[in-house]
Amino acid sequence: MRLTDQRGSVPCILQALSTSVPAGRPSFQQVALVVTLCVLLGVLMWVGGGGLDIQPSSSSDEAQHGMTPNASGREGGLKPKSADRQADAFEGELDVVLKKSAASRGLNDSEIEEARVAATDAVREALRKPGDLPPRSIDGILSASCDLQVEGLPLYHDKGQTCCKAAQKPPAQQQAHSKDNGPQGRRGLEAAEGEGGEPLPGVLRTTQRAEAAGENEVACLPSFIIAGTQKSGTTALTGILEKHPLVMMAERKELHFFDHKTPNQINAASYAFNFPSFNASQAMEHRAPFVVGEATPFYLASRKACMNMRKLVPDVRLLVLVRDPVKRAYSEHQMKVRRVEEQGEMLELLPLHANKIYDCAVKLFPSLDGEDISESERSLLSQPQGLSPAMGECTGEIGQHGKWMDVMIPFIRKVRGKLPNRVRSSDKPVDTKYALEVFREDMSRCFPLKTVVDKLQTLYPGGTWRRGWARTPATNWGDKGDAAERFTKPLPPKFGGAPGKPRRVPGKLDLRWGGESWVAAEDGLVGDHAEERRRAGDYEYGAEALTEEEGGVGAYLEERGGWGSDAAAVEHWGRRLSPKKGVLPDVPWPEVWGSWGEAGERTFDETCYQRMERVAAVESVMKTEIRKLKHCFNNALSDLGGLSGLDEADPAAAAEALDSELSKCFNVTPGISDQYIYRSLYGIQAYHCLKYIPRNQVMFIESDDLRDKPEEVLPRVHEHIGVPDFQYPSLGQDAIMAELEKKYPDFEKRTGWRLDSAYKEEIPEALATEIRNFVASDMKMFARLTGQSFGDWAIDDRNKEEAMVGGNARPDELFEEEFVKEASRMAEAKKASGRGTSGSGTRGDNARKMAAAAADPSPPNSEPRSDTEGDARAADGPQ
Ligand SMILES: Nc1ncnc2c1ncn2[C@@H]1O[C@H](COP(=O)(O)OS(=O)(=O)O)[C@@H](OP(=O)(O)O)[C@H]1O
Repeated sequence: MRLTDQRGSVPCILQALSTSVPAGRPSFQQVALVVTLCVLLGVLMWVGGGGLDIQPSSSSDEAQHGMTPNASGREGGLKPKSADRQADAFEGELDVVLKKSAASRGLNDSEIEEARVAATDAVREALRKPGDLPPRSIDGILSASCDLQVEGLPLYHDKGQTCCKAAQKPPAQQQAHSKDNGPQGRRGLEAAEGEGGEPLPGVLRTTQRAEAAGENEVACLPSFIIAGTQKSGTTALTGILEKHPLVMMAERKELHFFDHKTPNQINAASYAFNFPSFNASQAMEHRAPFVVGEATPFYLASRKACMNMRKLVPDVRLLVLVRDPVKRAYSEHQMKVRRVEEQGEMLELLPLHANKIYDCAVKLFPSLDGEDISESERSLLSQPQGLSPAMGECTGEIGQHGKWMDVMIPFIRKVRGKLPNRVRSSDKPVDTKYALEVFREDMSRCFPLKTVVDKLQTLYPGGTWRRGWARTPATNWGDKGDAAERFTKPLPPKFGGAPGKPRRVPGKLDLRWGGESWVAAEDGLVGDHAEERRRAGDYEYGAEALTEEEGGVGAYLEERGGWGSDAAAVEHWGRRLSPKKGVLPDVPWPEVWGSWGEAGERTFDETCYQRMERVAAVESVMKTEIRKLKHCFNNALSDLGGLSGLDEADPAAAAEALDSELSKCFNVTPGISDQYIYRSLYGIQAYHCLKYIPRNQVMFIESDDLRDKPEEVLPRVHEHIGVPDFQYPSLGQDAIMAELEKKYPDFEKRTGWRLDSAYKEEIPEALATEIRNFVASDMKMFARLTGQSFGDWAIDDRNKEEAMVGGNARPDELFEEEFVKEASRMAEAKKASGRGTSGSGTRGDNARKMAAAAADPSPPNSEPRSDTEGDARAADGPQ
């Protein structure tokens, strides 16, 4: 459905209402009342007042985002009532609202009266002068109301984005409303009282649930992100924070939203779609008393994520966990080993469930079996990604397997990819028939009926039986009335047919689109049956089985459960027409056919499986990567004395040199992409990210600290993300796992991930040493950049004392100081020489860039420089 506002008057009301708040900072109650009224006004005007234009939308995508402005202001929907009638209706409702609010908020009579008069006047005024505000959508209205910048109102508009100001803390009893965390949650809520929090960006969206209830929902964008690093306890921290009563994590772990998009693909609406949404009126009333977060550990390693974040959520707080780099790298390799094992399990299960999967497809798409195309089919095909959960649910056990997506992705891609624009375009009706055909075609190919080939293979293991296909053009069947008739004839008794018992009649679609037949041919058996039929125009044949040289028709079977129209004839012809290369063995056809059975048994074609992953041996893959990176970095650091000169080099210059060289010689990719060593180079990654996100917005946490002393780490985390401290009832691994299972039930299955893994074997000592040596300089750089020490693997002697003593007290300032010092050093050098430092990629040049970056905090608005960054592929699932 598409929601459009025909009046655009709500913002005016908001403005007027805001003036009813007494001068000075309004109390929460007053603000809440105003907010409530605004919301109700909005609802009344949109729905009751007839300002709401509800139009069917052709795209459920729009419906999900719920924000497509109806720029044309299309006709249709309800006509607005007269302004006075609307205002009268509103006044009546307003009284009811006021009475309710007065009781719950403890407002005095004069406050109520003041609000009532202001609101009523505002409504009358607004309705008399139909708004000249541009918006014609909920989103637009919200934006416009945001523009008013009304203090105390929960909506505001900032930097061109539609936002909801969500983190101010309401009284405890209201918070309990918005997040039911049970007794623990409520205890924590009490801790929330106090000063208001930071505003959060957010957007309105309309969900199906909200739509059904005739409401809107608000989803806030995250104010914090667990951005790294992989295998460092990011999921544990997610599970812990999810327990915090004022924290709400994204609906999925690892959104990968920022890591592969170009900046102009980044928009609030699609990001917001990943976060829990809540009733808009409640949200505004209760001021969304929580902060929202997500966790995508790849972000830090990505070359795009921080830049993209800066564009969309520039104030976001990052939490970055880091772990001993050797352990981290090995942990990731071990995860891949498990993943590949799980893939094997899935491939074993697939043939066993093939029937069920195909049946589910037919159940979800009854028109595959000749029924009329239903609404739900239309909707599934216009949103092909909905296929996976729908099919998964239907298929039961196998649909819950972690690798299920890998089965569905080829179908989804095919359906999406094959649909021409006219099908996908949102304002044209979906060509469901065509989409269905695409889907069906793929299902038939990937879940074919077991043909007689399998049986023949068992009966005659000596011969090579092949599977081929024969397709009957629809027109032929349609034109030849006798063909359809033949289908309905009883099978000959020798094939199990009883006189008078009609054969199974294939679905209408078979006739319309042509039936597919599986052809069993024995190698070396030439039959010109194929040729004969081809000449007659009845069939097209799959080349595999039916080339002139080798293809002979032994038998064929109708694909959708009916017998071939003339199986007996084929058998006969197979014998008769194969004299050149021998004769068919004496096949007991009834047994062969019978093995297939009336319902048909399907199998699974492995080529239809997405991403058959392989895992390379740990030593070879990691050593190769080290060699590659060494080569890359030695180039970068040639001016600084090569990789070994890194320790002594100026940190800013070295970091910049590495960063820019990496863009040229190493293609960072998401997924488990055999980049174990790079992802353990925290210095380089941190440097890149800190170009876009200020140091004081990033908190680096050592993984072991989170595990060993959470009571020290978590208060700092809470402070960093802006929630009150909270005593978790338990921080044991079991409690964390229980929370994760609740929130992300299939995370463990899906990724090969474990909260704590038991490795089959440890990393070879020599390899561990080689990695440790290779990353040592980067680790020092990391310590210097962050002003922190991390275990014994990232300490820089030059700031060790400070780091040990001062800890992470003001690392942002330390960091900035370095930049400022460098900037002034450069400025002086320039003055002294009367010209800038020349040469490209020199230490001085790089330092200058670095200093300039420090001096100019404006977000870079261009794409990364190197092409190597451009092809990071979209992640298809959590990785
Ligand atoms: N409480 C706590 N604190 C700190 N670290 C912990 C905690 N619990 C688990 N772990 C470690 O987390 C490792 C998995 O990391 P991630 O969840 O970040 O992995 S992933 O990137 O999401 O795949 C996992 O690594 P492996 O055991 O090597 O698999 C654990 O060592």
